[in-house]
Amino acid sequence: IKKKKLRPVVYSLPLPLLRHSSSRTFQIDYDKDCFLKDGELFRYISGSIHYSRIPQYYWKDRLLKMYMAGLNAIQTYVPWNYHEPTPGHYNFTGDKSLEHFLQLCNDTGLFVILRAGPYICGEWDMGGLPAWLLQKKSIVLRSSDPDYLASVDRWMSVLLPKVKPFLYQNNGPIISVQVENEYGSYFACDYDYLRHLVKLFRYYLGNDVVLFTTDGAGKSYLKCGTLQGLYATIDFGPGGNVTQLFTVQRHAEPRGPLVNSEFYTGWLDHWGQKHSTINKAFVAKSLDEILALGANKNMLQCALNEFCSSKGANSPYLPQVTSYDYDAPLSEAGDPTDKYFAIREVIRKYKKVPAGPVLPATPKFAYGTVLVKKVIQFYNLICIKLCFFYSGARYDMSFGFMLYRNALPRNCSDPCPLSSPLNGVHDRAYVTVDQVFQGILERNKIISINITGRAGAQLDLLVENTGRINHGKDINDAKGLVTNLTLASDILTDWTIFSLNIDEVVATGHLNKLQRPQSPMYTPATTVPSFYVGAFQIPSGIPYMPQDTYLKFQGWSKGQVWINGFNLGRYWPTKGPQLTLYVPAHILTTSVPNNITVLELERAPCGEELNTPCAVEFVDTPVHWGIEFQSLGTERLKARPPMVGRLGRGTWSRPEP
Ligand SMILES: CCCC/N=C1\SC[C@@H]2[C@H](O)[C@H](O)[C@@H](O)CN12
Repeated sequence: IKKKKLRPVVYSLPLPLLRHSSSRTFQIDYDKDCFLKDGELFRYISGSIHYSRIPQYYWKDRLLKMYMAGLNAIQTYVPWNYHEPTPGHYNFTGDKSLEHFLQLCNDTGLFVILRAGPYICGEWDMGGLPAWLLQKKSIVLRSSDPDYLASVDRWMSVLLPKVKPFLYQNNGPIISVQVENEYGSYFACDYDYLRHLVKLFRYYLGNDVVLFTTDGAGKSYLKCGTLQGLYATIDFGPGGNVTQLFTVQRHAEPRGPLVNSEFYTGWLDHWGQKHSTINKAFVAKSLDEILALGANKNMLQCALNEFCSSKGANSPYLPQVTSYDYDAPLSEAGDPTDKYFAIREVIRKYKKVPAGPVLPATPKFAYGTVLVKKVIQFYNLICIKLCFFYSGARYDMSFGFMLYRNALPRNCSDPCPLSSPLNGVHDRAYVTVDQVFQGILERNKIISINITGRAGAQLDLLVENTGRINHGKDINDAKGLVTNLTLASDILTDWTIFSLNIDEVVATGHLNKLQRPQSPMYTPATTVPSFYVGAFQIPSGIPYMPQDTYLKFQGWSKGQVWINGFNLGRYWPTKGPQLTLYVPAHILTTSVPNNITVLELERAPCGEELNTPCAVEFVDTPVHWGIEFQSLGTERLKARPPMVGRLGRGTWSRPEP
């Protein structure tokens, strides 16, 4: 087949058929302990970028900045639940267009190391596995459980044929494909599962592509995470003895290239914990040591954002923040940081770094304060014109909220304890009686509150999913009321359950048309989950407008926000450390007013009884390390001292298998 050089294409056209070219090869040389690309020694220095966390609008910008850093490859995860939100329904369009992303990598001159799952971890909801797998209560995820494997087979029969044309051997950018992720850290240790995956990947991708695994740098991890036919690689952060750490890989791969598949240039953040940072000099020193060994490596290079609601959580239950800043070399807005340039200088010692200016930080604009007004309490949403809540839905919703409604079975004129003895509120429940706020039940934190109300009064629990555990044995993380609640000595049963896809509600624009409170029950109380709406005009005719910006919720408590129907994610300034939300320019417009919709779940800093207007503020600099004390103003937590001598494992250590 005549070899065709890929030409940049107009993406509205179907992607050019990438033909298999027999001359292109990418292999492992076990004699020379290296990779060979077309028979020549090849070492990759790659950076992680998650297409699923960046709008397609900015993919090229980020990839170019990664190329200019001197990287020759990128690494990316494929989150299964991002593409198959409901069983048998697939989405690879727009921001989910994996093929477009791969084509852009190819056009930018970056090879791709594809981490195809099915499980990925990645601080992504349930580690990328779709929540609908939990409809089988007894399912054993990441194992040879027949129901799990049947879903994996169907998913891979869709994904892998899309991947194959982009393999290096077929003139594409993909030089290797990872199977599963850190399987050695998982309790199942099911070699039949790994063997099944190898067969599956080989069936669809052929025998030429390099397949590999990644595990923590510990022999105990490699025991269950590796398999004959999958090249074993490891991950570790800065601060360790790199020579010694690579001897762990040698335990599984006595010959072949040294590979660190995850060199942590930063670390993740949880709500309520301090922002994680790793000192740039510390990173540069370890990077230098790794490259001096001739090792291949991938580092988390491009911070990202988590729009919509795909954030994960860790166990014991700790939800992760909206921003995936990770103290990465490229910020969540794609801005090169000092760490980026420090890394670029280390890479320059080992390979040619593209000349020319590095793309600058994108301009940010502080659009200022925008007034918002309260238009409706959450509970009144159940049926207004369009019935947004629907009862009897699958109780284990994928994302968002569910409303559990009941009648008080007894008189609680004197307070009664409403409890979740088995910690079954997953994850936060906002409790009202006849729409008077009673308090919050929170997984692992608050499992009992006192409530008051007459017998027969309407008891509502608005239950919020704040992210599924994405690592370890607890990833079967169903949401809603997963165990019974008791009221005093009564077990509460016969709940009426409503599900609500708030993105749909907001997308209708209906809330923005509401001119005044919608219910005689409307109370100015600022402690009932409520929607606030506002609009702001960005003047047209100004060059380079609109620009990126950050949204700040001074004095607000916790909620979600949408701009022009785009779900920007969760804000939680009373927990921190993230106090601003990144707003990419492409969701803004100058042609019409921009709509903003806020769902405040706890307490807004405004309203009639506070005699203060409700407002949010667009600023031009992010804050990732603060906490908003109610009416005490913003106080910045002292940023964590650099993690010296740690393996970049953050505030909790890798659990032993
Ligand atoms: C102690 C950590 C064990 C879990 N592994 C983690 S936590 C942060 C990172 C990312 O999730 C990454 O996606 C994992 O592969 C490795 N890792």
